[in-house]
Amino acid sequence: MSTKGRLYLDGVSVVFDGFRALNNLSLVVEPGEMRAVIGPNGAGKTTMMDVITGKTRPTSGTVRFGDHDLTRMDEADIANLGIGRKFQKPTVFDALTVFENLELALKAPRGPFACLRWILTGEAKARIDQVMEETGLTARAGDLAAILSHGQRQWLEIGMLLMQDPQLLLVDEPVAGMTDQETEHTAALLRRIAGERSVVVVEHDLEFVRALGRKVTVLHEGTMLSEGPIDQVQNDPRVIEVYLGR
Ligand SMILES: Nc1ncnc2c1ncn2[C@@H]1O[C@H](COP(=O)(O)OP(=O)(O)OP(=O)(O)O)[C@@H](O)[C@H]1O
Repeated sequence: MSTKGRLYLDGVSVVFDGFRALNNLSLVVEPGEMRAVIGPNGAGKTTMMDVITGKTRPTSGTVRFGDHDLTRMDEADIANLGIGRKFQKPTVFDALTVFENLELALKAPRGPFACLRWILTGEAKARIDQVMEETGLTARAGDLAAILSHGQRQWLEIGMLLMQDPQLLLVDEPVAGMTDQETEHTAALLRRIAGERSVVVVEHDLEFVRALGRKVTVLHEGTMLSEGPIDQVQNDPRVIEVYLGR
């Protein structure tokens, strides 16, 4: 089977001053897969994302995306490979409209046709329209980001990442602070955008993870405790002990 677009972590450890934030973590996310990652505070979820994006170097172990060894690349090169990350706090531009935010996020045109602006502008507009449709923001195209709801701001930021057509999208606690309706919209949005690209979602909200309806990885003390469908991991005695047994 081709490794193109496959995220592969093997035996990854991250040690901070003798403390193992990740401890021999192994994980594979197939191209087009959406994976939810859960785990108690301090389990290593953020550190795992940091290792994938090159923000933190593993002390040992392998991190590959397709044929690329991410441990040898810096953050900018990893982003250029098509790995995008959405942090919890949106960083949209309040003084710009939804459309303008997406326009700004569009990859700068490269190559021999870059001067043919009129063609690219048409293409760019079509791409922006498509992303607004995907994120459910079409009706807000001309509104300033400043007046969007909390949920809409998060979707706009996901849209800005989509403008760069990532192969792998890492999403950090997307539904924190959202209403139930916004949470449902976000689950539907992520289900829609996975498939064409892989998506890894770190989240505490188990109802949201259930709504995603995909494989779940449970981290604990920097390593994988359990993996499988949500019902299976929620009934796993090791998971129950970690979440409830203290
Ligand atoms: N730069 C650092 N230096 C020292 N220790 C760190 C550093 N970054 C993280 N840690 C520690 O590593 C452990 C794992 O942290 P991490 O943030 O990855 O967990 P998490 O699962 O994302 O937790 P949360 O759900 O609270 O965000 C924590 O105990 C944290 O204190």
